[in-house]
Amino acid sequence: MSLIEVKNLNVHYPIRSGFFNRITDYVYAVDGVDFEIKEGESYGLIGESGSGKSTIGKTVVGLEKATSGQIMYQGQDITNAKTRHKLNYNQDVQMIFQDSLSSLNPRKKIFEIIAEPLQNFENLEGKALHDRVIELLNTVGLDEDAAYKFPYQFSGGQRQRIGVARAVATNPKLIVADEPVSALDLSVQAQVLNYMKKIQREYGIGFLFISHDLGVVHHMCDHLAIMHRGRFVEVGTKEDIYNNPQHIYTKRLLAAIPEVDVKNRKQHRMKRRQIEKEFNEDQSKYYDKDGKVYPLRQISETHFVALPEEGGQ
Ligand SMILES: Nc1ncnc2c1ncn2[C@@H]1O[C@H](COP(=O)(O)OP(=O)(O)OP(=O)(O)O)[C@@H](O)[C@H]1O
Repeated sequence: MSLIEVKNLNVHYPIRSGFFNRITDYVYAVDGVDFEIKEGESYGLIGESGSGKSTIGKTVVGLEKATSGQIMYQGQDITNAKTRHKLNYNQDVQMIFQDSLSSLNPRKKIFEIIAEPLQNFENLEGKALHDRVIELLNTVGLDEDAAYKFPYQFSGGQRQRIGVARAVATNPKLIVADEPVSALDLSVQAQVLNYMKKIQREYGIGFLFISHDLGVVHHMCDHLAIMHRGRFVEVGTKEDIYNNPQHIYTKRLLAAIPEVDVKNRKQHRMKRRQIEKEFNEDQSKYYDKDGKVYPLRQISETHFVALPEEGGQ
């Protein structure tokens, strides 16, 4: 059974203007999106800034309201806040944010920060509480000393690992990780990602992993959706997206991954230029007359692309 199923999700923000502050238009932040995450699966949502990724993440955890559409959790409709509450959804679904410093309470020591969900959701206290906090810190490579420090006493990467430990404390079924490593430098990114992967394997937690960088999610996600202008332009398995990209926007994101091998840099630059040329030549291949991304069309059992029939490449 699927853990999360999102059906035709729309999140439209009103734009107000004028003396009476009337609604004059809408931002179509999420414009008819469908996807499914299975238990223990890691699903990647990739796109440039403003494409609507965070809005999807926030709507899934209940921080933003859907304009229309449905979110199903283990087969039950949780679009409505009351049902979320009844189903313990707020315990089962946790979020990790990009800004690790502001997402951890600066006045509390790490012990308190991690103990709070354990007290609220698991009713742990005394030695059991203490042991579980330390166990969670150990899981993300931190020792007991860390429990008695404040968030500002850690590096960004360590704080993000603490964020992971706190998210895991409620025994969640799904973690929504919104750009969890973009604020970190490359070597630390890999370390935090490895801890997330370890946790996913050990606890069988599903991930909705949000990033603007296809390079970052490569080792993390089994399935990916490439998002642009509020819609999905390409959906598929890791192999579909990295080895057989079809939409020009996916190709542009792949070309944006820096080439580490000096020998291949020139070829990489040329390929990038070629993709840009292809994109600028005829944009009607990718957008309809209203500038919207075309609906997705299935091209293999697992692979979907938003291209009109005759535009398939
Ligand atoms: N509360 C809000 N009110 C109005 N517009 C909003 C609101 N939140 C987001 N938007 C708009 O919705 C669109 C999608 O924003 P969103 O944050 O989901 O994109 P994103 O892909 O996550 O970008 P980023 O990676 O920069 O966070 C943007 O045009 C943004 O300006």
